[in-house]
Amino acid sequence: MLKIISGKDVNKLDLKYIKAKGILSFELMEKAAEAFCEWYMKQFDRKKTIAIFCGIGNNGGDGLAIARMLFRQGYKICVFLYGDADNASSDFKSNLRILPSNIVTKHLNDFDLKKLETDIVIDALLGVGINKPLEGQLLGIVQYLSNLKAVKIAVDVPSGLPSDTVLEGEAFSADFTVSFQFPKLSLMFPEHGHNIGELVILDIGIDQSYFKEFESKQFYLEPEDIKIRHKKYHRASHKGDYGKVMLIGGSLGKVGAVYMASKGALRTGSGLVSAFVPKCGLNILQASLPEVMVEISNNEYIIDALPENMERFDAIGIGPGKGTDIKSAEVLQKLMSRYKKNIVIDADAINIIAQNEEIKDLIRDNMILTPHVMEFERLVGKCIDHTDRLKKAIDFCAVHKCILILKGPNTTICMPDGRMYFNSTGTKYLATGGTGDVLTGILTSFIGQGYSAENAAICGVYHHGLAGQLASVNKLHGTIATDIIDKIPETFYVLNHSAGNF
Ligand SMILES: NC(=O)C1=CN([C@@H]2O[C@H](COP(=O)(O)OP(=O)(O)OC[C@H]3O[C@@H](n4cnc5c(N)ncnc54)[C@H](O)[C@@H]3O)[C@@H](O)[C@H]2O)[C@@H](O)CC1
Ligand SMILES: Nc1ncnc2c1ncn2[C@@H]1O[C@H](COP(=O)(O)OP(=O)(O)O)[C@@H](O)[C@H]1O
Ligand SMILES: [K+]
Repeated sequence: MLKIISGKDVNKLDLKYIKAKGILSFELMEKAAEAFCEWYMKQFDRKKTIAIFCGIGNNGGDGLAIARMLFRQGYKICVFLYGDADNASSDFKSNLRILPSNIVTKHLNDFDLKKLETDIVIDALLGVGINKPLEGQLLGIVQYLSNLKAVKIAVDVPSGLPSDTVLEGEAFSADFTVSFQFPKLSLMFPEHGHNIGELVILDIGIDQSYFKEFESKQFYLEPEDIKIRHKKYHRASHKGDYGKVMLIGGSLGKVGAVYMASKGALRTGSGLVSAFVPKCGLNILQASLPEVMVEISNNEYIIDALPENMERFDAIGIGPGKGTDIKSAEVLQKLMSRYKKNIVIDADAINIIAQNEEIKDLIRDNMILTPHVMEFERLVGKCIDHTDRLKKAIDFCAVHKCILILKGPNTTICMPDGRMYFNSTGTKYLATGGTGDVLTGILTSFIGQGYSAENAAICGVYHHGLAGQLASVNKLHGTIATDIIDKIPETFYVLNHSAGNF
């Protein structure tokens, strides 16, 4: 996994690395530019015209190096400079000196942006060195470029975006943000979704040993983190080895939620999956999902009791489609106080907890809560922004000793000791009803298979996001939750047969 360190430490990290390797900072910049160009050349053909906007810091230095390299590969480049080159960073100056003279280079003071025609904009105006919100001419440039009809790519961070905090004012709006070595924290914030576009993280060779001295409990998941957590099964494994789990939920008109959670558990590899639903769910589930064993509550429409002998199950997931009526709340309370193994708590079960302090006090270290942002704010109160939300998530886990999965782009797994894992898989196409129910099924399944709650959370969130990516390749906005379930098995295949991030 990649440690996420603060923007102010990036410079120290670079220095440490170049000193240890005996190379120049210029050479590290070359590596960053090479990595960018390698990615760029896989995405775009040579016919497209490229305008590269460079500030006078090292982000601008990256931009100049990218311009040189792409130009040499036959791409059509025009460079636009902003700022006084006399005050530029030394690596910027070195790159400017060796910029091929036949690249058209203009200064933004002498150029009317309205005349700009380009297919691609590469933003290398400002990187993590930003020290105040954008203003004046630079703000105008960024605003103009953000609204341009072109493919927009930000180098390291969209210019104007602070690396660790929520944006004040405005920043560049990119279609792609290509960041080096690790994602800066602010790239994980939902507030910045329209600034970041698709996020790409490129390895520039600074391995994790160089990150050791930098304090951070925040990490970005990589495929290897999942693979090493996968349990191995042998040829004589039997269904008991793959766990016996139960999904509790459903109410009149919302039995589908339990269907999706149960099928999600089956597709993740559970040996035996049971569902506990109100009577109205019996026929629906039996007919639509014969692999699932169905037990029912006495009430026709809501869950008003718990299954007998709950300790039969290795893990229980509760919440999808459950409803928040008083009977249902009592059932949740009983489950949380009596069941000693792991419980995954989602959806309406979270909403019940949010309304009832007594039930909230029952949250313990065997529980995983999976709120989306709105559910989370019902639990802890309104948050000012994502920085505040993450802080409150950590406080919540510290108090209750539970794991909290804050869902959204880069879903964040928060641990009681303050560690946070940001997911690297997922897609905006997951934003459709029922996908959270699928996640509940996946998490419950992993725990049932003997994964620790922490490993289940890490693997579950990652596989779920990857299934979303695979399911949406051709379906895009038409992707639905059941498509994602069908892709879960493929996530194991893809993960085991490829290297690098997805
Ligand atoms: N390990 C890494 O992540 C690497 C990062 N590199 C690049 O180096 C960049 C950081 O370089 P720098 O530290 O030079 O930072 P920047 O390139 O962001 O430039 C900072 C400069 O901009 C000025 N400035 C800051 N805020 C401003 C504002 N609001 N309006 C106008 N001017 C402003 C500052 O006075 C300073 O001169 C990274 O973002 C990345 O692009 C690569 O070159 C090498 C490896
Ligand atoms: N823009 C997005 N990018 C990535 N993942 C997303 C996005 N929007 C939603 N998701 C994911 O989709 C799932 C939605 O869960 P949830 O809101 O509980 O849906 P539901 O209640 O309909 O099942 C979560 O796993 C979340 O992380
Ligand atoms: K930038």
